[in-house]
Amino acid sequence: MPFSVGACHRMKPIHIVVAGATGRMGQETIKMIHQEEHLKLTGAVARSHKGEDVGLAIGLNEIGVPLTNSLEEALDLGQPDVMIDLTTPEAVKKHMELAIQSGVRPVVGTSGLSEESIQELDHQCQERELGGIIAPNFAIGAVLMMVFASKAAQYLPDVEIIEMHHDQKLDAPSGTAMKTAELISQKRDERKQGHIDEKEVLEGARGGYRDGFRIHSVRLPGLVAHQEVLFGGAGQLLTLRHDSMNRQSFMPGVKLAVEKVMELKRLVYGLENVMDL
Ligand SMILES: NC(=O)C1=CN([C@@H]2O[C@H](COP(=O)(O)OP(=O)(O)OC[C@H]3O[C@@H](n4cnc5c(N)ncnc54)[C@H](OP(=O)(O)O)[C@@H]3O)[C@@H](O)[C@H]2O)C=CC1
Ligand SMILES: O=C(O)C1=N[C@H](C(=O)O)C[C@H](O)C1
Repeated sequence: MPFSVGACHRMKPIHIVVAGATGRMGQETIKMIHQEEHLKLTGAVARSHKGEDVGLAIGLNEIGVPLTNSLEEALDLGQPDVMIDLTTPEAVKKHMELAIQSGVRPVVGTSGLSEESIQELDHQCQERELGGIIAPNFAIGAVLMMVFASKAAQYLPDVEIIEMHHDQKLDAPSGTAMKTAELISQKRDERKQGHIDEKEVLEGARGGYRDGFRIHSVRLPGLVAHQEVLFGGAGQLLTLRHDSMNRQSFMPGVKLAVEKVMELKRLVYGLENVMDL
């Protein structure tokens, strides 16, 4: 079982529709679903492509699943248990609302949802006692980095985050950096970092400000997804770093989320909430 995290046992089939099927993450996810006996793809959604060639490339034609540009159509056709969303910050909220209204559990990797939207969507899930997971990062190592960062912040409260991604990424800072910041902020009070008279000679040089610390975003071809969380203390520096070298790195977390969401009755933000940590 290539994508297992922890013990594996016979499970009931879970039927899944993937939104963002033709994207970098969508294609990798469909590959993972094809490899897992208990996961069944019932629908695949993209924005523009409806062609035979794309369907062929991601193995849809072989299993008779159409590639559609309407999530509603895919939800009606396939009767899925779970909708995995790997699209864009613009599309994700509407997709989640459509899924929730149809009683389909959202598992979301798409970044860029506001805290307010997450609260609204949780309310919608709770009203229907429906599970949902938003995972800012599906890579298990990245989840550990975030949890370790929240622990470190209790003892080393001076911190900065540097996140580095491929240059096709739409949002900055990354969802992972925002979630890391949220976890850190829960463990330390807002405090002034750096020199009291510090001035930016070049606008943006000190990065984005959140709860008293800075987040820096790097975008370059060649990168996939990387983050460093730096904690400084007198005479010492702690660096927590995670690197995703490829998108396979996210798949054990996607599989875990799809399995765990079946047991939930509300929307959970962060994979750490369904892991035994
Ligand atoms: N949580 C995690 O661990 C990870 C999260 N991500 C996040 O996942 C998202 C996708 O990333 P990535 O795969 O690199 O992006 P891509 O640009 O490669 O893929 C985006 C996909 O979304 C589709 N899409 C865009 N708009 C719509 C729409 N309105 N309706 C239906 N489908 C739509 C695109 O279709 P078309 O090609 O037709 O435009 C494409 O299939 C991003 O938000 C990224 O930040 C990425 C990696 C890991
Ligand atoms: O766009 C990406 O690629 C990624 N997006 C997520 C984020 O915004 O944190 C997760 C991962 O970093 C890859």
